[in-house]
Amino acid sequence: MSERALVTTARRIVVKVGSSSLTTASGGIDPARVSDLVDVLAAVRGRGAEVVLVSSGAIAAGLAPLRLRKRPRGLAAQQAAASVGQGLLVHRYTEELARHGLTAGQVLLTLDDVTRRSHYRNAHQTFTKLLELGVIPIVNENDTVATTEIRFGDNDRLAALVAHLVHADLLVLLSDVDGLYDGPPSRPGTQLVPDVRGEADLTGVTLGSVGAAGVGTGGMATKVEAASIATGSGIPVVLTSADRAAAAIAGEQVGTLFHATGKRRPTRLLWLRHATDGKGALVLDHGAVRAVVERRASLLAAGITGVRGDFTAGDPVDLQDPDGVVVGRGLVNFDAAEIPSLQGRSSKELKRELGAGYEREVIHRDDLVIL
Ligand SMILES: Nc1ncnc2c1ncn2[C@@H]1O[C@H](COP(=O)(O)OP(=O)(O)O)[C@@H](O)[C@H]1O
Ligand SMILES: N[C@@H](CCC(=O)OP(=O)(O)O)C(=O)O
Repeated sequence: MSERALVTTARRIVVKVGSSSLTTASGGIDPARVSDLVDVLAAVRGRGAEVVLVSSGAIAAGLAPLRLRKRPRGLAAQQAAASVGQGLLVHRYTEELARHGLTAGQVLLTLDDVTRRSHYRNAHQTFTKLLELGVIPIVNENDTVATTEIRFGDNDRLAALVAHLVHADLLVLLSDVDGLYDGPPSRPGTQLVPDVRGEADLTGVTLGSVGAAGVGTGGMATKVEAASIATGSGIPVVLTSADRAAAAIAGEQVGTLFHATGKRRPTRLLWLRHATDGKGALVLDHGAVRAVVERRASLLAAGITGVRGDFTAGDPVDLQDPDGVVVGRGLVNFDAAEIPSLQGRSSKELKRELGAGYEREVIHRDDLVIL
């Protein structure tokens, strides 16, 4: 079977579409583009595969109703635009999917939520149930409540993480450019890169910023990063333009195919590694660094020498070695304020003085990634 034909055998596909592929030249959501995209999603369903759509465009869709001519700079204005636009966007998808007898379900995620074990489980169950019911989940970041996400978050990375969360076997990234080029396509003479089999194929490729429409975020760099997250955990990625989505999904030689390079790893840890920043840090002594990094042990209070920042139990925190180098990230079981009274002390001592609840690890090894 040719490598492209693999695309046609995918049973669960995550499709991500960028704002730049959904907007008109004057800025609003283009109903014709939404309609064309939905035709492609319906075709995928028609061949018996499941599909999850990660759609950007909430901010772009909110511009016209708020009489804004371009994407506002201020966070509050972006959140307001997203609030107005998200409903309109999902309404468009709902109407278009109904033409094909299909049902849309809105899923708004914050990255922070999904790293917490209980929330992660909920998100996983929600997707599973929606797909079981034949619904097409339409995913976006919860821009109206997310703060840093709206500025730095990008749906390319979100799509890669969702692909992993739902155990997809293909991720399709749709943009306003028909694939990865060896430099920003506005530069004359740049060439399409048809296949990326690993890091080596990216040497000599210049990743520029957003396209001419100016409505996207992140440009090509976030797409290549997303592709690397997905391929590194066994999910191949096709990057092309929304116009060529049908051809790409039919296995035709369009766009760029990023080949799978790695194997599946636990999803929640993937989120922890790629989607969070430490809310604070724990400083470890040399023995604890060795235990955690080399022996993959849980972090106990005895090996902690300091605490930085303010966090609560369940938050992601960085683990620093005595020189301040970040060696890992994990979900902490205590609040920052509790750490000083625990650090440097053995679990037995803590149990005797403070009770059985304090015998637990500060970070369990199942909640820990080494960076
Ligand atoms: N090496 C490259 N190959 C292809 N496109 C590139 C490259 N470098 C920069 N770009 C730009 O990235 C843009 C797509 O990113 P972006 O505007 O964030 O889109 P989206 O809204 O789809 O996420 C393209 O329009 C293109 O101009
Ligand atoms: N969540 C935002 C879009 C964020 C984003 O990554 O945009 P894009 O680069 O167009 O995929 C919105 O819906 O407007």
